[in-house]
Amino acid sequence: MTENNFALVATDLKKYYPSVKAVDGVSIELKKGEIISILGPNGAGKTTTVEMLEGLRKPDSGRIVYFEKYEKITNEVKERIGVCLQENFFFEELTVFETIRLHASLYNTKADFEEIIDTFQLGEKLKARTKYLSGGQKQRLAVALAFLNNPDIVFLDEPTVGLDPQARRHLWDVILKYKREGKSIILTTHYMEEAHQLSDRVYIMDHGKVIAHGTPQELISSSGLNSVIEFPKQYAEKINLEGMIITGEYAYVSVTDPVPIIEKLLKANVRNFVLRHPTLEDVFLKLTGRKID
Ligand SMILES: Nc1ncnc2c1ncn2[C@@H]1O[C@H](COP(=O)(O)OP(=O)(O)OP(=O)(O)O)[C@@H](O)[C@H]1O
Repeated sequence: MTENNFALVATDLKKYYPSVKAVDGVSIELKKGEIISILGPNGAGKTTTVEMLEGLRKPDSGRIVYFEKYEKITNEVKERIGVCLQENFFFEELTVFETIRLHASLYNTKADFEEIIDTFQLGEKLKARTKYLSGGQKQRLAVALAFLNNPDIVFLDEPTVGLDPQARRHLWDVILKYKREGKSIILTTHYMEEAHQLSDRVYIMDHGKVIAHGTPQELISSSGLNSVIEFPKQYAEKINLEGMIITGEYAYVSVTDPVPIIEKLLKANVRNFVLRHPTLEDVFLKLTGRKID
């Protein structure tokens, strides 16, 4: 193992509450320059896991090693970590620039402010009080703050929530730019496409455990899913296919040979079906029995 190959290695983390094993033996590795995503349905234990990695919650047991060297969040580690929490908190009366300056003052290392302002397209809003920012502008500011200390590890919890599709894609480019610069990023997201586009590897959690991990392609290939046929759920009862999952408005079935199923659908006069390649969302659905939202 070469020095600094791993930004973070967490082994067998556990956090139990009286009524629930929130995290029950989770191991996660984050390599230098890698983006990983943690996905899971509500209550799976994602936030608890990430908060333990961020040093905000103490594990009951398990081990976290940062930069192959530090076993807890020392001042040196704190300097090298950036965090964007799900809930943003800003001082409403401060301007965007004052907010940036205040956050930067917490760290010895400082990124180039101008570059950050430019990267997150905050230039026009520097003099605006944060209370007057739109939801999307607040979100961009929150993510920008996570990069102010030029961190090596960045935690981004739902970073693109509230952004329109164009702003979301722009933020994806920004995240990928930082990855290319060698930063390691841990992402939690409800958007499967986002996880697929950005992540080198994905960890899927359910009931406090990691139930699958790998590259998006590995997860799709190893899921055994071949083709997916999707159709409105009102036809589900009429057709009754083996292995069918019904969620939201649609029924899904994964098949090796789609022809017999399509024949069945046509015979039942169902014409508005879709045949497609499986996605990370289908893997998630198969593993957890639930859609992520
Ligand atoms: N402080 C706490 N006391 C008791 N139970 C807790 C506490 N924090 C979390 N839990 C429970 O632990 C489980 C995991 O919660 P966690 O917030 O980590 O899940 P999550 O995957 O982040 O969910 P979501 O997607 O809804 O944010 C849940 O059942 C939750 O109710």
